[in-house]
Amino acid sequence: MHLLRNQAYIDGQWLKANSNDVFPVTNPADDCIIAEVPDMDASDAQKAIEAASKAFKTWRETTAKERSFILRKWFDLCQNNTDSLAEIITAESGKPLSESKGEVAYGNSFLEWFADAARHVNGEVLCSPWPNKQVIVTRHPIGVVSVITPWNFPFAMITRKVGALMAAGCTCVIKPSEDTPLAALAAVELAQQAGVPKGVINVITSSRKNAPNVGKILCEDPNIGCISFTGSTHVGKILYGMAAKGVKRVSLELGGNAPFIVFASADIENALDQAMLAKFRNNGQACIGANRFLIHEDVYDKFVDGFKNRIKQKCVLGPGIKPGVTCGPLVNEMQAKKVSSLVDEAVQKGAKPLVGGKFATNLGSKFYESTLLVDVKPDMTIYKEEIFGPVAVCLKFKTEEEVLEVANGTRSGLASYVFTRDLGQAFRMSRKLEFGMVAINDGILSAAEPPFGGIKESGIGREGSKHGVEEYTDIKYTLFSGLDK
Ligand SMILES: NC(=O)c1ccc[n+]([C@@H]2O[C@H](COP(=O)([O-])OP(=O)(O)OC[C@H]3O[C@@H](n4cnc5c(N)ncnc54)[C@H](O)[C@@H]3O)[C@@H](O)[C@H]2O)c1
Ligand SMILES: O=CCCC(=O)O
Repeated sequence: MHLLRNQAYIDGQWLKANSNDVFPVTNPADDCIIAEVPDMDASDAQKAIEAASKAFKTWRETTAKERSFILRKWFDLCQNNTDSLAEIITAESGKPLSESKGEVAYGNSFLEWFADAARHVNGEVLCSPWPNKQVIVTRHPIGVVSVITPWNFPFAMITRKVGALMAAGCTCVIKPSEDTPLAALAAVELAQQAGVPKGVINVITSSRKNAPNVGKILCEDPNIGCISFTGSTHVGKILYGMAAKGVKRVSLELGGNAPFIVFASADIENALDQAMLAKFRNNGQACIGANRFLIHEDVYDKFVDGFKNRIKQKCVLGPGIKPGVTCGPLVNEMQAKKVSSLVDEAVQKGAKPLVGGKFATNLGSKFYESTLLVDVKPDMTIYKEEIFGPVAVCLKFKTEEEVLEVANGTRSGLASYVFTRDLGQAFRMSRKLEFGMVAINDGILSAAEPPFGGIKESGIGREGSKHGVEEYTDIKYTLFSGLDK
């Protein structure tokens, strides 16, 4: 793991914490310590914000072509170091190596996309309502961005934000998850090699204990222009509250509760293949992961039977580094407890596990069996909450109206999936599902080109696409008057 770094990165320097404190980063598969990194506090965060503010003064003046060139070089270096980045991701997050390589490719696609998008952040010349006056609209970088990211996609969640904000001409302070800071540090090592000027990207590492103090500075410091957060809805609301004090821009990518709807006309074999992807990608630890399988009564038995067989045949639980493994451990004790208690409560209230339903204790404390639960009822917590683990919950419906009510009956609104061969029904579902993203006859919808994001309590703003850069710009209207001679 030649990209393993155990110091934080501020103003182009690899540094310890002011306090000299460190915290361990462990491998969830075997609990071994991979590295100890600085446990930074508010004073370190302050220093990083100052470096980013200073760098903003010059970075904002670079041409779009210069920014594009540097992003492209960063992309090339990440491509060439895919294996090393993937090894780090697997070591600290637990995901299978093949999925980590997939995450590097996915994360890189944002650097490539934003290297191009940097050159298309254009303004407008409007029809003037007045004779002899000209109206122009220009876009300007919003300033220093606080980037706070989760553990489930520790590389891609950073490139999706940092690629966009750098393209817009902003600088940043990144606070990666305490579970997975090493992928962020490795990415930044490559950014340094790519020639990203000092201060443009800063990374501060801190334990969960220090996260609230660091988060407060990252939201409230007057030099911060925007808080870009991906993580739970609970923490997102705390940060949104703090950002409001300074009327800061926010980009919030929060939790989901995705319905996966299968109508009677659907191609069931395709629906089953896609269900495996939508549920078991990253062992169920994905914000867009299918959370509720809503199956029409006419095809319910066929779907459930096929799902059970596929899970038995295709899910191979084990350490992510072992060839052939498709599902790794859950990331930490808290996640493991959450998933098992959701299943235990449901089973106590009458749900039935057709596969799994318990820990694979022979492998370690965080390996939870890939699980299929039926007979789930609305009074069970698992019916309502984001599971964020390898547990598929199947429910039966009769009508389109009924399934829409169930699917939309949540405060989350990130991703949704629909399987049907009825074209009219596909369009109706696209219109009526209250989610930021709707996939018709597909279980994977993430890419750099489309806008990724949610509505309701799943977030504010979009990442990827042309909208991803615009999040980090302010619009300015200038009126040129007195044009007559
Ligand atoms: N919508 C999306 O694009 C998306 C993507 C990935 C994950 N998620 C969501 O993230 C959640 C899982 O990730 P997680 O457990 O890392 O989320 P989390 O909210 O617990 O933590 C996310 C980040 O916030 C930091 N944090 C925690 N408390 C903080 C505070 N008071 N101030 C500042 N920072 C603080 C953490 O240290 C971490 O870096 C799930 O709900 C998932 O749906 C959403
Ligand atoms: O966990 C949520 C992000 C995953 C994705 O971008 O597809």
